[in-house]
Parts: sequence; C-alpha cells; structure tokens
Amino acid sequence: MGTLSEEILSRKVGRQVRAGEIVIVPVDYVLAHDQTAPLAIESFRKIGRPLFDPNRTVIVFDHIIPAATVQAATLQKMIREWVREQGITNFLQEGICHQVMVERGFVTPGAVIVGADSHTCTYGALGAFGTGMGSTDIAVALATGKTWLRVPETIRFEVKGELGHHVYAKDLALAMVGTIGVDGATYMAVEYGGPAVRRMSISERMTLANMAVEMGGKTGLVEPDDTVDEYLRGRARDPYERITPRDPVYSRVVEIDASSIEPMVAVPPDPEHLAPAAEMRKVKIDQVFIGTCTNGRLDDIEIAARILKGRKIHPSTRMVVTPASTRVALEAMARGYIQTLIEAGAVVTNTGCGPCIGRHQGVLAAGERAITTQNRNFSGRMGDPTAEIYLASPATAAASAITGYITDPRSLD
Ligand SMILES: CC(C)[C@H](C(=O)O)[C@@H](O)C(=O)O
Ligand code: SF4
Repeated sequence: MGTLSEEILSRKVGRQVRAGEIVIVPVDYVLAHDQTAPLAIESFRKIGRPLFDPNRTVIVFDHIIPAATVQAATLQKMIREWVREQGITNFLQEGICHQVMVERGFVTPGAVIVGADSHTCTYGALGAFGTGMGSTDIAVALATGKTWLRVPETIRFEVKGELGHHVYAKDLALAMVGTIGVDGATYMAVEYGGPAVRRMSISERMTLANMAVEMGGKTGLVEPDDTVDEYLRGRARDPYERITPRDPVYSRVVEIDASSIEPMVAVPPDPEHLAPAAEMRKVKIDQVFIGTCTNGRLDDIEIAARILKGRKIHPSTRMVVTPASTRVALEAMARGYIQTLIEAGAVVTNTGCGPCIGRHQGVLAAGERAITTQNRNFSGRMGDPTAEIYLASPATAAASAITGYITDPRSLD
C-alpha cells in the first residue's frame, strides 16, 4: 500500500514502510563517475572492507572526458587502477552516466540505485528508485550493498491534455519547477502521472524525472507500463515486476494542463524563474548548447536537426552539440542529423557531459549568454560567474541558434 516510492521501498525492505520512517535498504547498483569516484574511493578505503559486489558497481567516465587538465588525467588514472584492482566489470566510457545506465539495462522497475551524482533521480523514468548521494554515503553502499533513507513523502503531478506543437517534455519539466519552486519538493518523491505522461517515450520521461532534483526531490518516478516493458525487452539485466501505487496518500497533488504550456525559458540564476520564449526576443545569445542527461538523446538531436536543416546558425552565435552517449551519436550519424548540424555550423563534440558544468568544450566568458538544454542555470556553472544561462528545450535552443536571440521555435515555421 502506498505511493510508488513507498511500494518500491516496501518490497526492498520486506515489510510495509511509510513516509517518514528511516529504513535500511539493499541497493541494486552503486554508481560513481570521474568527478565523484575519487572521494568515494578514499572513503571506501578507510572503511577497509571489500566491495559488496564488483558486478553491481558501475563506474562511468563522462564529466571531463577526455581529460582536459593534468589534474583530471591524474585522478582518472587513479580511478582506472582502482577499477582494475577491484575487478569492477562495469567500467563505461561511452556517454553520460545516467544515459548509459538506462541504455545498458541497469535500470529496471523497482530497483534501488544510488549514485554519486544528483541526477541519479533520472532512473525513475523506468520506475526505479534512483537517488543521488554524497561520496561518503556512496562509499558505505560500496562496502555494504545497503543504504539508509528516510522514506520520502510524495508529491504527484497529474498531467492532463496534450502538449502543443513545438512544446516538449522539457517545457513541461520547467513549468513544474516554476509551479512549485526549486524547494517545492525538498526530500520528496516526485511522482509524474496522468494521460500526457503515459503517452511519453522513455526519453521524455527521463527529461521529467531528471529535473525532480531541481525542485529538491529525492527521486522522480513514473509508473512503469508497456512503454517501459518494450524498452527493456532484451535490455534489462535483472528480472523485474511492474510496481504501481496502491491506495496512495500524496502530500500534494498538482494538476497541470499540458495544452496550456508554451515553449518556456528558465531565466538565470535558477530554474524556477520562467518566461515564455516568445517574450525573450531581446536576449541575444552567444552560445547554444544541446546535450546533457536532460536533453541530449536521439529525439532531442532529431528535433534540433529538423529545425536547422538547410539553415545556418547566426554569425554572432556559436553552437555546441554533445550527444548523451555513443549509441545516441552513432544513431544520429546514421540518420544524418550530425551532418545536418555540422553543415548548419554547430560543433559536435564527443559524448559525455560536454560544457554542462563549465570545465571544457565551450566555457563562457564574462557577460556572455547561453541558451542550453541542461537542467541547471546557476551562476558560474558554465564558466564566468557573470555569464547568463537560459534553460530551454532543444527546439527553442535550435531556433535561437538561427536568429541569435531567444526564439520561440513556432515563430520559424
Ligand atoms: C559533478 C557532479 C557531482 C554534479 C552532480 O551531482 O549533479 C554534476 O553532475 C552536476 O550536474 O552538477
Ligand atoms: S550532463 Fe550535466 S547535469 Fe547531467 S550528469 Fe553531466 S554535468 Fe550533471
């Protein structure tokens, strides 16, 4: 009995649990990446126990890859040595950890996955309880195969109606953050449901769940259904059962009519200040970025390529496209999207986080403005602290690349 999050945790714990209880939960996978593994390894060594399971430990290189500095290279060398020493079988260098975890079938409904990255909540798109933790907590999970949690209360978004032309899951995700605010779901499970969510692809659901943490959420969850089963056929690493909410008691239910949403832009310095893209024409853009665990998948690149086909990006702007994974990149190449983007004037990088955290591949100078498909627009995230970051969908980002200012993609039809 309970919300999706209570149902998942009850199964794992082996008895009915309720929001507010502190529980110790066995975990299915533990994840760390090149930025967070070093501290996790240091704490893990101090604990002095062996890994709980080398086959359930996943290390991904994605944040600053290939290494951009000697310091990054040195840390990556240390992580590689540790991975070998521990016999870790899942060492992946093929894209953003969250994309790769889903693509490679680590994420299944009902699984509990902890990661040393705040966007581990993305796995709720498939009905898994994914949550981000600090490196010390991750070290404990690595050593014990367990973690502790306070069972979260749940906030439910019930989305009715249909998204309009050139309005996407990203616009809906931004509208949700705008509605409840960046602390509107602090430590809560965010459950996404209703007809508009049920119609969404896995990729679109990932965009929603990914941004649960932008409202303070502990995790974001979509009820598993046929779309999830279809996606996982031949891909899931573990057997699973569908889990559904049963007589759930929600702390809050927020109803949203998808048809009322427009192409949105989050205005710096946080994702809750929104404006319709159509009203932002005065904002000139120096850099456009399409990528990340929020919006760097095949459908996102396809949307951008369709808009940019046969067009050129504005001479006063530049555009960086970073496919979320190698699989995404190969498929985007096979379909001609990469060619279209390069012909339009974009720089297409290797897969990974790209310029999302401002360390390489497109860092912003003082006073510059970027429009990006990522999830966070905090000051200094993409470079100089005075640079401004506007968050939007791939369509709005691509349209802005053509005009050089923030542009509602519908205005280019
Ligand atoms: C570097 C990492 C710890 C960080 C996170 O946890 O989210 C990053 O992925 C981010 O998006 O800011
Ligand atoms: S793509 Fe951006 S938000 Fe996602 S894990 Fe990488 S740095 Fe974090």
